[in-house]
Amino acid sequence: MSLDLQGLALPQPLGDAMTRLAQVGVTLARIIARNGIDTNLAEARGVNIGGDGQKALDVIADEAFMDALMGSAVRYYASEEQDDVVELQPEGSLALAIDPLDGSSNIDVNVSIGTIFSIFPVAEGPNESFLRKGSEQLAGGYIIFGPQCCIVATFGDGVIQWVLDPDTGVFERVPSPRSLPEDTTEYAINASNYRHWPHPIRAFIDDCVAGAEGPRGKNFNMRWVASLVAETHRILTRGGIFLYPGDQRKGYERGRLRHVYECAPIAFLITQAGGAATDGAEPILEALPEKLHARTPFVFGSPAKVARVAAYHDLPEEETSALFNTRGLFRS
Ligand SMILES: O=P(O)(O)OC[C@H]1O[C@](O)(COP(=O)(O)O)[C@@H](O)[C@@H]1O
Ligand SMILES: [Mg+2]
Ligand SMILES: [Mg+2]
Repeated sequence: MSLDLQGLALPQPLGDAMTRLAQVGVTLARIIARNGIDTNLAEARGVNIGGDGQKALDVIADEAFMDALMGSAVRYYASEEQDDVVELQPEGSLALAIDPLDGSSNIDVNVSIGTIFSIFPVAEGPNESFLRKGSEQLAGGYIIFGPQCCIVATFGDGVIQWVLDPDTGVFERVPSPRSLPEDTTEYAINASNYRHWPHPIRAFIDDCVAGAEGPRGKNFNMRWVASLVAETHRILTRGGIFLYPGDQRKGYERGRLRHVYECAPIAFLITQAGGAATDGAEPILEALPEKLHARTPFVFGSPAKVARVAAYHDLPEEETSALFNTRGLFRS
């Protein structure tokens, strides 16, 4: 058994699917550790339906998960790397969405990468099984391949964490992340896109950057790993906020991250850890993705910080384009 599920009382099909995901996690951790010895996992391959260039590891991971889930209770397999939903077997009761390899720009620089997964009960058809509210997920989580390989997941009753013991190849349960700390002054955003952002996001970040001299009256720190799993792991561990807003670049009107494969499962985890996750204003878990590969703006972290971003969206236009010291948000 590659995953310690003792005491969790998961239904057998779900437990089996989780165990298979963990087995692939063990295999991928070993493959990733050997990158450069006899293969180059960052080598360019095709282009996926979302328009992203695929790397060798994107394809290896996708095939490994699909193969491992054959013969499990997973009927429908929806992957960021596949054009359409794949039916693995007609009898299964589960539908699994996956970003097989998240953070692919980090493969060749030895920085944390991961896998994000989301499990639903099957609905009437393949697409219907995924085009639904994230609040209907049975499970959501990620595997992180970093200095440690971990699985962090929720089954709707808090967050559970496992660490891979490299000596035994077993993911051992460790104490779960506690509720997100509220007072962390870290934000994560790709600030190189500043000029493309909508005014409320610019205003929010301007006020963080203004630090102790600005309206927030304190200094902030910024982090950007460019792996959603790594940002999530940090925020689950020590709080903060993540933003990937929509912006004015062509193709980025709804941001970069995929609703089904990335945002819904991370939103499920974060809310189970006492955090909040929105598209900037509305909860992600209540939103309906309009298509399989749909993107959505994504903001998550400590609830008060996420609510603050929403408050900036409610400001009148002249205030978000104004300098911070004239914004009504801070005058009362
Ligand atoms: O390069 P950018 O625009 O900062 O985007 C980084 C984001 O893109 C992603 O790498 C997208 O995931 P993929 O690697 O699965 O395409 C996220 O993990 C990360 O948050
Ligand atoms: Mg990704
Ligand atoms: Mg990916």
